[in-house]
Amino acid sequence: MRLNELASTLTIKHIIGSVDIRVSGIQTDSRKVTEGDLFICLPGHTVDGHNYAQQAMEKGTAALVVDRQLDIDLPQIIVKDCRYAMAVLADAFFGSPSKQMKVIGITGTNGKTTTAYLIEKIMNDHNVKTGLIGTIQMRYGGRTFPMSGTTPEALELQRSLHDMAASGTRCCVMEVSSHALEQGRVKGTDFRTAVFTNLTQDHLDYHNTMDEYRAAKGLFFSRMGNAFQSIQDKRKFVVLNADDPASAYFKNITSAEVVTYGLEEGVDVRATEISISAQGTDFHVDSFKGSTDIKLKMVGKFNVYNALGAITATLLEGVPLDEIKRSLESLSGVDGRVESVDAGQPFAVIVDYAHTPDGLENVLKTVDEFAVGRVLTVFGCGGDRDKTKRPIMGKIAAKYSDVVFVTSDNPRTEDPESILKDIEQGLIEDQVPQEKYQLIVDRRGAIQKAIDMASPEDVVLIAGKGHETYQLIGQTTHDFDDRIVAKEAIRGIQ
Ligand SMILES: CC(=O)N[C@H]1[C@@H](OP(=O)(O)OP(=O)(O)OC[C@H]2O[C@@H](n3ccc(=O)[nH]c3=O)[C@H](O)[C@@H]2O)O[C@H](CO)[C@@H](O)[C@@H]1O[C@H](C)C(=O)N[C@@H](C)C(=O)N[C@H](CCC(=O)O)C(=O)O
Ligand SMILES: Nc1ncnc2c1ncn2[C@@H]1O[C@H](COP(=O)(O)OP(=O)(O)OP(=O)(O)O)[C@@H](O)[C@H]1O
Ligand SMILES: N[C@H](CCC[C@H](N)C(=O)O)C(=O)O
Ligand SMILES: [Mg+2]
Repeated sequence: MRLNELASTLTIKHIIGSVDIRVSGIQTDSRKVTEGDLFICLPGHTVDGHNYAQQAMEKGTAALVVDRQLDIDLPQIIVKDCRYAMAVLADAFFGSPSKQMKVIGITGTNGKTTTAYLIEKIMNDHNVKTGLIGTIQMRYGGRTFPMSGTTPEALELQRSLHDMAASGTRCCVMEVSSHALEQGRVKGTDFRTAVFTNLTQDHLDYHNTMDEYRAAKGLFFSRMGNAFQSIQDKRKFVVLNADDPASAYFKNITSAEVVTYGLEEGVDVRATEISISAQGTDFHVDSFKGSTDIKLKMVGKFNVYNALGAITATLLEGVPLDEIKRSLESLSGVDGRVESVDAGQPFAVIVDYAHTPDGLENVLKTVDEFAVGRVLTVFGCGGDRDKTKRPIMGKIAAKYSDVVFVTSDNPRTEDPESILKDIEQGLIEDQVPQEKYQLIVDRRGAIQKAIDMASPEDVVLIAGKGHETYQLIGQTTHDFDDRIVAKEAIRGIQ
């Protein structure tokens, strides 16, 4: 693409040198630059991309996007905000792919991945080729790609949406994290629908306060507009969980059409008669497109909320309720979400991705409902992440479990032992007796201990890592999969 054509999409800019050249691609990481690329210098949280412009030039970059003139002999486009420019340029370079598909985004502290999987399943069953972008993977057209986070940077995102559209994908369901919203990763993406799951404590290392965290999530809804579009296909929807207090705030800051779901009266899509067993969750749903009974194979009241979010978003795409029911009932579950590990042992072992106070409380309440024997919980908290959630999660684990094994969950660059101590602080504050918990830094050792201690009819809950297949210690990524480690531990006692 010609750079002058690309640059014309930026309203305010100052150009140094000639941009009447061709650029073969766009990069924000100097290490990935190839001959003829446009290099956008992003001011990062740890380093400044402007410091890598020289390296990018050595690798053959054709021109730079910068927020100040650099002493480098290359054409430069000077903009006020490089991140904003990146979103605009990526959208233009890849041919506005989000406009060629229905993009359904999901934000919220918990339930994004699960809700995304449900929507993907319903839409694909309805014969609308649907792609998925989220924590576990990106997939479309029968292909899967690994993800390093939940929501890609604007550049990667537009590239992926372009590839999806080119492969015939007509709908994309994606998770939108609060980091992504705050960093403008989804700017330039034209969303059809924005779904909200819930807002509870997480990421306070990054957002500082719950108000700031809510404001970051709010960016998703405030950018949705166009409610009075006369063409049905171009309308925009905001789907809110009316049982979460943050929804009242989001409702006020959007100009898109608001559609609500929840368990209380007065919502557009409502679940009643919820019944939960170890085999699944049944409920009745009343919606603006009829009523039905649904039998989910997934357990937990929280999954009723995830199902309601998915039902609402897909009803808005015109999928009939009886088709939605069939799709939801045929899905056995999502990788690493309340996933049973069965190696022939006489007790239950469940691996779950709960890594926030609310997530942990929800999964433990569910486990408590169907556990006949004791509940033994293995969990930890991530390093270089919200420290304030650690003692809270300690308290929750002790409240709902008979025995707690506090262990490591991606300590990253922090001292693993001190993370365990932060969690223990909550146990001490709640005067949890010492015989009720153990601190075991080595996660494999903690899982083994819990399994050694389990008696028939007990439940061992291993929380926090779910689908993850690694343990991040320092800068090193070690192979680690709770499901495999649990099976090995079970075999060890057989
Ligand atoms: C806090 C945060 O979100 N950081 C993200 C951010 O990093 P950063 O601002 O520190 O970037 P940086 O390393 O300072 O680099 C600045 C610029 O210099 C460039 N650079 C750097 C080095 C070099 O040699 N050459 C070069 O060009 C980089 O490519 C970048 O463009 O931009 C990077 C590039 O896009 C991201 O990889 C990085 O995510 C880090 C890995 C991360 O851990 N993010 C997590 C917290 C996150 O975003 N998580 C959410 C999910 C949370 C949830 O679902 O609960 C997510 O959306 O994934
Ligand atoms: N609607 C919900 N409300 C509360 N907790 C939930 C809900 N859905 C799932 N959970 C719990 O949170 C965990 C993570 O669920 P899921 O992966 O769907 O959330 P997520 O929002 O995608 O998380 P992440 O921010 O890490 O991407 C689950 O394993 C479960 O314990
Ligand atoms: N997407 C979340 C997941 C956390 C999962 C937990 N296993 C951890 O590493 O803290 C994050 O990156 O904060
Ligand atoms: Mg997720």
